[in-house]
Amino acid sequence: QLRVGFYGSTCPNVEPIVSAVIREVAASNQNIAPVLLRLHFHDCFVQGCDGSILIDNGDNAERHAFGHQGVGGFEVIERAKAQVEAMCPGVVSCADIVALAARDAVVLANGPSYEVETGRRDGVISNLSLAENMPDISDSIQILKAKFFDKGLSEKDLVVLSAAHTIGTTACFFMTKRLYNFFPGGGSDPSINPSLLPELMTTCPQNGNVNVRLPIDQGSSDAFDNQILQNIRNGFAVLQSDASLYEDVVTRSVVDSYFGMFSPFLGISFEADFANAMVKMGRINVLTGFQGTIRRVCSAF
Ligand code: HEM
Ligand SMILES: [Ca+2]
Ligand SMILES: [Ca+2]
Repeated sequence: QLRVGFYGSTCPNVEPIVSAVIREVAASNQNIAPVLLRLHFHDCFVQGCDGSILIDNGDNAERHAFGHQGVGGFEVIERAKAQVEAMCPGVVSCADIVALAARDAVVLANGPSYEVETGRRDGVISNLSLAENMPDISDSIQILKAKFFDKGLSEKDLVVLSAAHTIGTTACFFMTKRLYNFFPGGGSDPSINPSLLPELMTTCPQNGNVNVRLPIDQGSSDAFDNQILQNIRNGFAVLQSDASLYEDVVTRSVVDSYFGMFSPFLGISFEADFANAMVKMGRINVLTGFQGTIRRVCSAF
């Protein structure tokens, strides 16, 4: 079973070691926090939180799947793993390092800290086709809900975890359909606020460079805050999947719950809910006990 402090006696310094590596990398790479947070999500949603996305064994490796487009941070995990191995060889799983790194990333962006359960084991399968069911930006809200339900996550988890988009950037690659080809005949998504649309079109012109990046949380992409939820309410969502959270009565009411007149008095806090949802996501289909293995190098079985 997963538990906080699983390595308490076998590798007591694992958490400070991982945190130190993340901080060191962050000193020269400002984008690393969102990248590491996203990596944990993409690991957990395919074959569970088992480090499957880290395997790099050829063209058919899971990490090359279309649904993992833009995912990174592999070198950072490998670097942390090498330092952990030097201290406690063969003890700590790569899957746990990914989970710890995601928490450290949230903290770096001034988000909530939370205790990470550990004890995950590393998976022994990596296959491109297994990532076919990753949530996609053009999925309808019904499909997004179904994909989260399938992992034991609720509508509230869908909203709160999507709000991880409070930090980070997207490539124009993910914007072109929403901006220029939303309808069969072309055109842009009418749910985009008219005062945001020109700016998005300028950054991501039609037939322009799809690798150009733009902030996902307009005006607050470096800070871990609830601005992303405010933006979703106001038609300032950048990603189509975020915008669609406001189309469904249930997910819309979750978004709105953070802005109700009495929300502060009811103790409704996005930060606290996010921390809880991350713990929940970190439990998806985990391997424990004698299942799976502990890899020596995260990219290889
Ligand atoms: C609901 C389904 C989701 C969809 C369709 C989705 C889609 C995307 C897309 C298309 C990007 C831009 C990637 C790029 O261009 O590099 C992105 C970025 C990001 N996503 Fe999600 N996402 C979803 C849920 C989540 C969840 C649950 C988390 C974490 C808990 C997350 C964390 C992030 C972060 C932090 C970034 C910024 C990455 C960076 O700056 O490099 N996303 N997401
Ligand atoms: Ca996985
Ligand atoms: Ca933000």
